[in-house]
This record gives sequence, C-alpha cells and structure tokens, in this order.
Amino acid sequence: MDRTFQVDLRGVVDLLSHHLYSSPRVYLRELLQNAVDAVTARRAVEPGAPAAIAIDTTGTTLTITDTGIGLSEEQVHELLATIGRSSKRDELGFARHEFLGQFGIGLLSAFLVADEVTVLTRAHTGAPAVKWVGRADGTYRIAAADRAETGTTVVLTARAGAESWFAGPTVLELATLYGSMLPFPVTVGGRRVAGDGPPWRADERPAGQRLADLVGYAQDTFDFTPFDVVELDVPQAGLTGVAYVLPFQANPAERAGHRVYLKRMLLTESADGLLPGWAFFARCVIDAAELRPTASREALYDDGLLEEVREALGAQLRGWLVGLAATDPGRLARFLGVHHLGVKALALHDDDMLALVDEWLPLETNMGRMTLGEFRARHGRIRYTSTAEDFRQLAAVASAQGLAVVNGGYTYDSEIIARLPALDPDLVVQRLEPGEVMTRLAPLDPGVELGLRPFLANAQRAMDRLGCEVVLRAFDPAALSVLYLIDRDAAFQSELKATRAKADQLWAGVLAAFEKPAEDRPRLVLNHRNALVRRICALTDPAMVGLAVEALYGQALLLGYHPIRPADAALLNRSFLGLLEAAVPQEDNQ
Ligand SMILES: Nc1ncnc2c1ncn2[C@@H]1O[C@H](COP(=O)(O)OP(=O)(O)OP(=O)(O)O)[C@@H](O)[C@H]1O
Repeated sequence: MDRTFQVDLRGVVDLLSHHLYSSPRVYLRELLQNAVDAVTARRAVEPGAPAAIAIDTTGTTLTITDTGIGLSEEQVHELLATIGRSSKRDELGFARHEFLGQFGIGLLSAFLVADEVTVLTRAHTGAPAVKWVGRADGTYRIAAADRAETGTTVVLTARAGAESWFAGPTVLELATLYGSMLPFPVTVGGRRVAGDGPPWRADERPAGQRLADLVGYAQDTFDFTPFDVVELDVPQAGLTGVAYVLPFQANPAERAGHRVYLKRMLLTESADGLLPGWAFFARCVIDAAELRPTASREALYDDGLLEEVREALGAQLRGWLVGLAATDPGRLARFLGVHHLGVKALALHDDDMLALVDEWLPLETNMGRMTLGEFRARHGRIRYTSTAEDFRQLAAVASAQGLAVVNGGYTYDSEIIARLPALDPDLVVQRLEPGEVMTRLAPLDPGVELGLRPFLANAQRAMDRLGCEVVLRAFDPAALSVLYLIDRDAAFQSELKATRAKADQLWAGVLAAFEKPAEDRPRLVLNHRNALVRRICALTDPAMVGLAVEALYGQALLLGYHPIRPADAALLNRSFLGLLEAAVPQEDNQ
C-alpha cells in the first residue's frame, strides 16, 4: 500500500530559518512577492483590474492586502496547505516567466516570525470568500469569510520575541528595501513606497531629469556621487540597469557589491560575480527578468546565463571607456588617474584596452612622465626596467647616456609593455639590464687606466670578499661617484648565497642545486669623471684605498636601493669607523 509522506512543519520552518534564509526579515519580501504575483495574475486575465498593495502594522499585527487574483476554497487547500506546491509553475514544472515566486515555500517564511497566519481571500471568479488559518504546528482550518472585493489579505501576529520585525519603521524600511522598484503602487501605513519603477526606466522625463534621478539614486543608496553613469542592457537576460563608475579608487581585492533586482524585487544588495573581475571600478544596480535566484532568493544562481551577462556587461563598460577616449580625453585622463589598475588589468587580455593604455596612460620614464605611445614616437623602441629598484638604480645614468627607459616596476606595467608588439609587430621591446648600461659607459684612456692598476688591485682586494668586481669608467653625470650594477641573475645568485649561508645543511644542499658559476658578478663602477673618485684613485695606502672603496660601495648600495645584507652592514660599519679614525687626529698622550 502506498503511503503519503508526513511533513513536520516545525522542522521545515526550523530548516528555513537556520539554513536557508539569512534573516527572518525575508518574511516581508515573501508576502510582498505573493501580493505582486497575485496582482500580475489577475491583470493577465482582467487587464483593467486595480493594482494596489497595502501594508499596515500595529506593531504586533501585520496586514498585507492585495487586489490580486485571490483563491477559491479548492485552491486554498491545494496551494496554501501543500508545501512545495505553487501556482506559478507550468504543466512541466518550470517557473512561469511572469511571476516572482516559483518554489512553493515562500509563505512558510511567515512562520519565522508568527505562530499563526490568516489568509482571507476571494477569487476573481466570484467564488465565495474563504478564510484559512495556518499554524506553525502544521495544522490549518478553513472557514467561510465575508469579503466583497476580489483579492487577498494576509494577517500575521508576531510571535513573542519577533515583535521587532513588526515595528512600523522596520516594516517601512523593509518594504522600501525590497519593493521600491515594483511596478505596482505599494503603501505602508498609507505611505507610498513603490510604483514608479526603476530610476533608469525609459519615460517622458527630460534627459537631464533622468540623469539627476540616477545620480540621486547613487547618492541615496551608495553614498557617493558617481564619476559617470553607464546604462546597461542585456536583452537575452531581460536585464536593464546602470553601472555607477566609482569616484574613488577601489580595492581590486574587495568586491563592490552590486544591487540586483529580479523582476523588480530586490534580490541582494551585495551580488558578487555580476561583472568581470577587472571591472572593480563600477558598482551596478540591475533588474533582470531571466536570471535565476537561489532558493533563498538572496543570491544569483551561477549558471551559463549569468556568465553571458557578465561578459555582456563587461563589454558595455569597455565600450564606455573606449567611447570616452574618443569623445572626452580629459575626462578619460581623470578616470585613469583614479582607476588605472582596473584598466591595466584589462589591457593584459584585451587589445583595444591595450591601445587605450598605450595612448592615454602616462607612465614614469627617465625622460619624464609620458604615455607609451609618446615614448614610442620619440624613442622608437621601448626599453624598460622590470622593477622599480632597477629603474631607480639606472634612470639617471641611462638618461646621461641618452638611453630612454620606462619604469615597468608598477603593477602590470612590465606585462603591458611586453604585450605592446600585439599592437605594432615592428615594435622592439627590450628589458634594460644593468649589464647593458655598463657597456655604454666609456672606458678610461688606456694610459690613465695603466697608471691606476695598483689602485684597482687594492680596491679589488677590499671587494673580493663580497664577490664584487671593481671597474673604472668615465661617464656622466659627473656628480655620480659610483654605481653598483647587478643583473637579475647575479642578484638572484647573491640572494641564494646569503640564504644558503643561513640555512641548515639539508636546505643548503637543496639551494646549492640552483647555484651557477657567477658569470656576471655584481660590479662596482667608479666614475673617473667624478672629482672625489679621482682623489680616491690617487691614494696609495692600501688600507686607505680599502676604506674609501668600501665607503663608496656602501653609498652605491644606498643610492641604488639595494638590500643591505649583514655582510654589507658589517663592512659599512668598519669603513665608517676606519675613516673616522683616519679623519680625527690621534690623542696626544705625551
Ligand atoms: N496573496 C496571494 N494571492 C493569491 N494567491 C496566493 C497569495 N499568496 C500565496 N498564494 C498562493 O499560494 C501559493 C504558494 O505560495 P508560496 O509563497 O508558498 O510559494 P510561491 O510564491 O508559489 O513560490 P516561492 O516559494 O518561490 O515564493 C502560490 O503559488 C499562490 O498560488
């Protein structure tokens, strides 16, 4: 014999309240939603029928009345008293397009805040009015009722402890939050909270008024005046809305919550994943008919359509940016000043954005700030450093040698520069290595160099323990006494060496596998054009040469923003004290 499942209503309500809904406040949304659906259903069969939804609360009893389709007694048994049964699905069980509800569980949320729910309803067919009283213990009763108009009134009395959800201001706030964009007039205590539709609706408002309404909405809702308002439209998802471009820099890691309405009812104030990750400079408010909610109606269901929407919205924001470049470069420059990170992230994958960055985003170069486009026009190829440290180290020397260099050390800049040949295949893009700068520094006159051999030998002896080669060159700017040049590989090898010295045996053995013979030792380049260096070169006492070269080494490290290892610190200390010792006259004890 087949038996029927029994449902323990208390258990189900407990499940909803603890595991489905984030807060009991959703009860008002579900009631509002049922009222809207009932009005929609009635107007489908009776187009001129009144459309009004009125909410009233005494502080402990809440009443919501609609002029909707109503229910007959038979429907009350079938729909109100059967969990999971909904009139809003078609014969195949699919959610019917025109309705907000679909799951057949929404009314149960009333039991999150009330022990008893009364529904007083009269169907549009003229069937007699019915009163249904459902209780949280899973029982219900039905009685004949007295109601002249078609429609439904739902009455909830607060359960002890849930009264705060029935307070007038709370009810007003919740009804406004969830329902402010609903297409039908909704009142709370006689005060209208909805009925105009979304602020981006197309209507007879003058364009200026419409924009002012949109900006006002951002100010009221998000507390900022947007940099710009971008209209959004994705027909395949029945989606319309706006993206507000943030007037301040946004943290890419912190997702801006988007406000999502489904069929004009608020789904969430903090939707994630509506825009592509790079578009963190915009915050959206959208209404969509075709996107699906999760059962809690508090988040979007992540399906293929959402993915399509994400792409389409990304394309619209991108289009706005490209349009700005064409029509209002000054404004684009201001936008880039605030949101360059997002645009740069986009340029990594998108050629149009790459072109936009190339043309409009000024970068730091050793010839002043300029766009990559300007840089290319002036200097042909693009030389860049991949770190800001390399740039600081090389900028002045490179410009004195006529080498133009872009600082590629900021987020995404190197990757963007390396991608530029996608725009112009003939473009030569080259990472500048300190070694290349070295080859541009003029050697000394052979005669002079020969005379300085003894000095160089003494200097090299002082630097040997640091694995650094001392070189003499003559270069501009003459004010620069010394340069410490270290290529990437050499820098890596020197860090490896330092780590290895500190690591235990096993780990040191592992690190040793990465060590290579040092082909490019770091170089300490003394500038013979510098007056102080020339005086140091004239020193003959090996100890004094050692101290002076060590001091120059320390200065070069500091000037180039190189890390100071413990060995360097010890050497600097010794050299400083040694020089001080030499500079200060000996105490005369006699
Ligand atoms: N105000 C109302 N007027 C007319 N019918 C209603 C009203 N409220 C509820 N109903 C009927 O009761 C059914 C069950 O409502 P319930 O809120 O539980 O689920 P739903 O709205 O169908 O789906 P969801 O769980 O997605 O909200 C509805 O499908 C509708 O037929």
